[in-house]
Amino acid sequence: MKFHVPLIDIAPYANDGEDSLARADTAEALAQACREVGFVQILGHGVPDSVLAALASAMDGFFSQPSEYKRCYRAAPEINRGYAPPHSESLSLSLGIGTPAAADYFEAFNVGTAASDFPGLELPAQVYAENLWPQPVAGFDDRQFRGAVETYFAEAGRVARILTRIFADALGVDAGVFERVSDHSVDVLRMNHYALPPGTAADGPDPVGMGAHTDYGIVTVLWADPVPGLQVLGGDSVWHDVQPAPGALLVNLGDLTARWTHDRWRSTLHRVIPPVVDGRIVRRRSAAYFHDGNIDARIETIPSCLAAGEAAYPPITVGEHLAAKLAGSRAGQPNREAGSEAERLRAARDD
Ligand SMILES: O=C(O)CCC(=O)C(=O)O
Ligand SMILES: [Fe+2]
Repeated sequence: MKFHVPLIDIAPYANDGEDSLARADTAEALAQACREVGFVQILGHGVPDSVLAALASAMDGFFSQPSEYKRCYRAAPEINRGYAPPHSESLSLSLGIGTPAAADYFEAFNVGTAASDFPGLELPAQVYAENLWPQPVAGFDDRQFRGAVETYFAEAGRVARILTRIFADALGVDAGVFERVSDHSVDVLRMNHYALPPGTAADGPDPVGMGAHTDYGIVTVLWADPVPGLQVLGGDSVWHDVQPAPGALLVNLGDLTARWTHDRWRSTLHRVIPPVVDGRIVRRRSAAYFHDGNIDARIETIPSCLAAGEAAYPPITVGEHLAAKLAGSRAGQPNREAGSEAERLRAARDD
């Protein structure tokens, strides 16, 4: 079965246009992709090329610094901010797969929504942690970095919210269903850099860029370099290469949306393998914006997603759900709740 990542134009929503037929087409296309794949590419998102170029150059500026400098921006493991060196995580542990801890070779820099963004609300400081902005150093423009990252963070957040407006229409529910759970959403941008030591053989042992996982929250907006590396597990249990079309952003559904829709929509397993171009492993960059919802929001199955007599998942808060997932990927403790995804992964073939 050929794997196809649908390419959807979200301009009818992004431009706030009045064309209800065009909107209906967009919502229907997205609904179908969410049911079948849980992974799409979007055009018409309105993020300027210049914003993406500035983000890429900000990432280069930081990741090209010496390791001792980058490690100054490490947070405590339970805080999803700042620098994560290579081999500090093993994403597939979140699915209960027994890979060695710290297998993944990506390095990352994380920024997210902080408690100070929401004055007047009492929010847990660990989840809504302040950002760790890197200080200037020769050859690194800290102001360019912060400006570019903050600008892209706002743009990606805007796109994530447009997507949830389309989700609401696609599911036939009021837009408020999503808005009510995201006015102080836990949103994190993970900027990923995949680089192996120069000269690593493309035909050598198989290092893991980022282990197989599903994303945890509502929806992820993913910018990625147009090179290979990202793979998605299809319904045929085969890993398929995914590369964004020119100008497109990738979008994947998170586990919370799968649960919310009683698995009518899917959160797709994905992973990153070393990207090989012309027989050589190349560097790769990506930036994943996770839109996870308010920590205290209660997620209950959307009634229209249930067949008559079908039992819904018990309600869960975003906080409870994220804690279960994060505990798995960080502490080296397989997450026992993620059984069915782990089974799909075990059945996967590397064709
Ligand atoms: O690098 C990629 O394309 C994927 C990144 C990813 O899946 C993540 O950060 O969760
Ligand atoms: Fe991911």
